Amino acid sequence: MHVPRAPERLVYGAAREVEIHPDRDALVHAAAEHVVALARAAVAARGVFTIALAGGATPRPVYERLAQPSFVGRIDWSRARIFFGDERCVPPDHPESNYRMAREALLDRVPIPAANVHRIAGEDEPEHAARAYERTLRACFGDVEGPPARSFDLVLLGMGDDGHTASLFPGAPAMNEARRWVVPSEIARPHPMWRITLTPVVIDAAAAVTFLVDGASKAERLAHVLEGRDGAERLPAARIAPTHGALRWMIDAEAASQLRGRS
Ligand SMILES: O=C1O[C@H](COP(=O)(O)O)[C@@H](O)[C@H](O)[C@H]1O
Repeated sequence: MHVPRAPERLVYGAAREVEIHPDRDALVHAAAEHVVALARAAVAARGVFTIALAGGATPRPVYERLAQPSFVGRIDWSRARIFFGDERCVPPDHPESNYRMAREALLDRVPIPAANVHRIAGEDEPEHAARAYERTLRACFGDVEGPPARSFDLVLLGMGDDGHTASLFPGAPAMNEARRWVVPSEIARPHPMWRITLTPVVIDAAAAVTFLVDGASKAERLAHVLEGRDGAERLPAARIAPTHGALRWMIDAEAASQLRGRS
């Protein structure tokens, strides 16, 4: 039986709660419990749970944990609607596809109807795919000017070593977007590629936004982001600010190792 150790908690500013877990396994377990709790609350309150999944490596073990026998029955998957925070412009079976990662780790292993999974069409022309995905979101959250009154029940996000989140990269025009909910975004590294990303317009309207960050390679950047050091204001991960929802950072001790605010 898994016996979780209590996380260390820090609060930065009025609204940024940070949970530091002793190791990666504790972080994975706590993140899976967090998804279950929000899913159950949303289904109880409104009959549906809407989540935008993060891509990359960090969330994969969380998705795998949610698919394990001890977790899978705790979410009514028929009431879940799965969205994506970003996608690489590749076909859905490509090794770099965020959808493929989520499908292999979670979606193929839980009883979710295919119609409840809304992937970004990474194989399509980027502008076309972004506009199509925005229509999908507007059909769910309301077709309004600017931000919706409320978007997802939960947006899961990661953070890259450079401070990017979703596919919002430092200096990208998407960070200054005031109207569009989904845009194409071109990156140069590690190799030139187009991506599709949600913008802060729709992310910040979520009821909960939770970052998952682990490992020593993220420690320096994470300290910049959370403690506002060294030009943090230009880092996309530092600029996510839910207008009415809860912002939580769930991190492991290695990622937290350069935080000065630790007790
Ligand atoms: O490229 C991406 O990177 C971030 C961070 O990924 P990680 O592998 O460092 O956890 C991720 O959140 C985003 O969805 C993904 O497309």
